[in-house]
Amino acid sequence: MSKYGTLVMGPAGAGKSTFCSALIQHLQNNKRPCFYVNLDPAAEEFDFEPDLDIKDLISLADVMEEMSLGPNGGLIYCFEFLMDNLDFLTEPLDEVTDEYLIVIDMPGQIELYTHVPILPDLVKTLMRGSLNINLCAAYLLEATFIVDRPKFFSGTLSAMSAMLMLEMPHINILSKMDLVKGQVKHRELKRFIDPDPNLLDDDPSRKPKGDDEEEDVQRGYQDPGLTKSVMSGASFDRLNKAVAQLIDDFSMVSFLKLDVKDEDSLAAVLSYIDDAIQYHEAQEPKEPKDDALEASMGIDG
Ligand SMILES: Nc1nc2c(ncn2[C@@H]2O[C@H](COP(=O)(O)OP(=O)(O)OP(=O)(O)O)[C@@H](O)[C@H]2O)c(=O)[nH]1
Ligand SMILES: [Mg+2]
Repeated sequence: MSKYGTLVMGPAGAGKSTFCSALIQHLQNNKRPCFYVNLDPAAEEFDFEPDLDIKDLISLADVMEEMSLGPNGGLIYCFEFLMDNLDFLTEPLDEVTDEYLIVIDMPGQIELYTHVPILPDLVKTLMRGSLNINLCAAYLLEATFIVDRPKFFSGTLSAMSAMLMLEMPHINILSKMDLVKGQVKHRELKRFIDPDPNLLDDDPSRKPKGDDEEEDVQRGYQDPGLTKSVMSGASFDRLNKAVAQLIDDFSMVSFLKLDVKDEDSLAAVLSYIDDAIQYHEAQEPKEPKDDALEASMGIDG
């Protein structure tokens, strides 16, 4: 029997936990069962009580205190501890049946997605072996990043990096769309949904620049007093452009828009997740006559 789930990832504060809550509520509204797993050892408050909470195994606060580690080192320690005690995760998940959607809320430390091999190992444990979960990554980036275009491309690069590292079905989501509603024109927004590298050339927030390095120095794009160019100016622009071009060359990243307060938006994101994990293929259609038979026998559906 297969199992089905989504791993909700993304940078700190991207709206992962809020999305998990909204998704769980949406699933409940649609009478779909859900198994909620919190893997953020620092998470304190929940709208829905997790069915499985890493804090029952290890908490970041305890690790920081007892091991004298900072928040990032502490988080890595927590995940290494989880990997050494995988039964904590695998035993309860083993009981979950195929009609459930397993929703896994992840912490926001970007190191976890880019620097250390823990997450690929965790994903392998969940997707392969006896658990055999059909899992889809939902990578959130908050929509307000589109106001700062270099920041948007840097966030997009982190999404692509997670995508390449994890080698699993992956959807990217622009969260907190309510915060940019009315501020960005539809046509302009489309250039972020399918990231367009030319966005950097026509960035209204950046000063016009020359092709000529000397001219750039005169205009203050480069600081002649520094051997390395500063984090603004022509070199910085070229770097951003190269990153944007790289993203475009891979043609792998596009975004779904998410407004957690809008049921249609949630339904659309969920349908992409369901497609990616082929959830509906596994659900046996219930014959109407089965319902009638159960009702006549007094069995509660
Ligand atoms: N306006 C708006 N605010 C949101 C939305 N989603 C989340 N927020 C706010 O953004 C902040 C962070 O949201 P969380 O859901 O905790 O984000 P997270 O990604 O789980 O954060 P970490 O777990 O700390 O990495 C909170 O103050 C939320 O209320 C949204 O869709 N719209
Ligand atoms: Mg969170």
